[in-house]
Amino acid sequence: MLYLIRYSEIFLKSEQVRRRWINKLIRNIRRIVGDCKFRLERGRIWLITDRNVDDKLKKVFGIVSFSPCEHCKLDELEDFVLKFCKGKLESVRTFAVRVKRVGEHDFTSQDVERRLGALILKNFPHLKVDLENPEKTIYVEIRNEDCYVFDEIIKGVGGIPLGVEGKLVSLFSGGIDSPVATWLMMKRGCEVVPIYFDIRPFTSERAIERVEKVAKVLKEYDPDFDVIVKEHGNFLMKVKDILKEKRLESYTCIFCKRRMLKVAEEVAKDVGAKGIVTGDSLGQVASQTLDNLLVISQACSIPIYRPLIGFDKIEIEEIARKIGTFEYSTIPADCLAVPKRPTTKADLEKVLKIEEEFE
Ligand SMILES: Nc1ncnc2c1ncn2[C@@H]1O[C@H](COP(=O)(O)OP(=O)(O)OP(=O)(O)O)[C@@H](O)[C@H]1O
Repeated sequence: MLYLIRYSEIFLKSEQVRRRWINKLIRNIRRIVGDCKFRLERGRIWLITDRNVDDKLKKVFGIVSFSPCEHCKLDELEDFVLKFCKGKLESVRTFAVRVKRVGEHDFTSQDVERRLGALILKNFPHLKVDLENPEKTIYVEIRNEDCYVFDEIIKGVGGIPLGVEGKLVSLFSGGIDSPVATWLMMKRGCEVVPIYFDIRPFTSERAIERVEKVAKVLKEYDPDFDVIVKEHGNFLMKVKDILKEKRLESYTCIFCKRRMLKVAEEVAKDVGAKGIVTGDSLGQVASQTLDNLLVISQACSIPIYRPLIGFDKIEIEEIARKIGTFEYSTIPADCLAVPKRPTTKADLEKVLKIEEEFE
């Protein structure tokens, strides 16, 4: 099969950056699609494969849209288009022909549209032309002496090629939010290393099942998406004891999140990542207030990226459904360490003092 692949944003870049991004995009397509061949032309990538890879191409960041297409030479275009239309136009009532052209020719794109339109009308007399809202559009791209014919423009995931912006780590719980946050940063060109903090016995075995299933979905977008698991239950157990003694149980989530960030910063150093992604959304749960986020954020010295900070829950769920994580993210896996009344106004000085003792 032959695919015409369209990408965006890349053409806004300088020649050097463009070359790097296209190379990355091609490498990423190969990693996801498997064995295939490429041909490059300005603004276009042609992919040649022996099978249908529609579902795989929908998982490649940087692809805006793609079309399975068929190739012919310019001098055989008319016969070829008629053959192409067989089986496609019988059940519709209106159609249009859209032609794009690159190269030196003694005709315009509109000339070809009119000629092919008339030919189709002659061969399918039940049809009417509708340029505004056709039931079927036949597309032709003429590139010098080569023509590409297709009738589908399939939407890609968009974004920019994974990896062109470097690496991040993410606090990846497997819940609804952090996988969406992680996916959004992947979409903007970041390779993301997910870290899951295993909080057993404060959660069930299902939490592990949940994170594994959700990670498997994101692995379809990046075959190297492998979760690093960090033991966190012992820390939580100790911190809960200390906080109970000090009657500061309401601070549990603050200490928990600060510790996660500190560990994530160490992992980031090890893997060469330049920041940490989290799924925080302002005001969503009691711990996600501006006061708390201020105190939590000061646990590490590298940037924290919170792409969902201004999103509503409904908007986040919509993305989770679209990318395929929602079904698994909703596997119940509550954290039993969360206090009855978590603080909404954490005090940094208090936190630092207790952390010092704790160390
Ligand atoms: N067990 C965990 N492992 C890794 N990261 C975690 C874990 N628990 C929480 N986080 C990180 O902390 C953020 C805030 O967590 P919190 O539990 O307050 O919110 P949440 O709405 O339940 O988030 P999520 O839906 O991502 O689980 C999460 O989005 C995630 O980035």
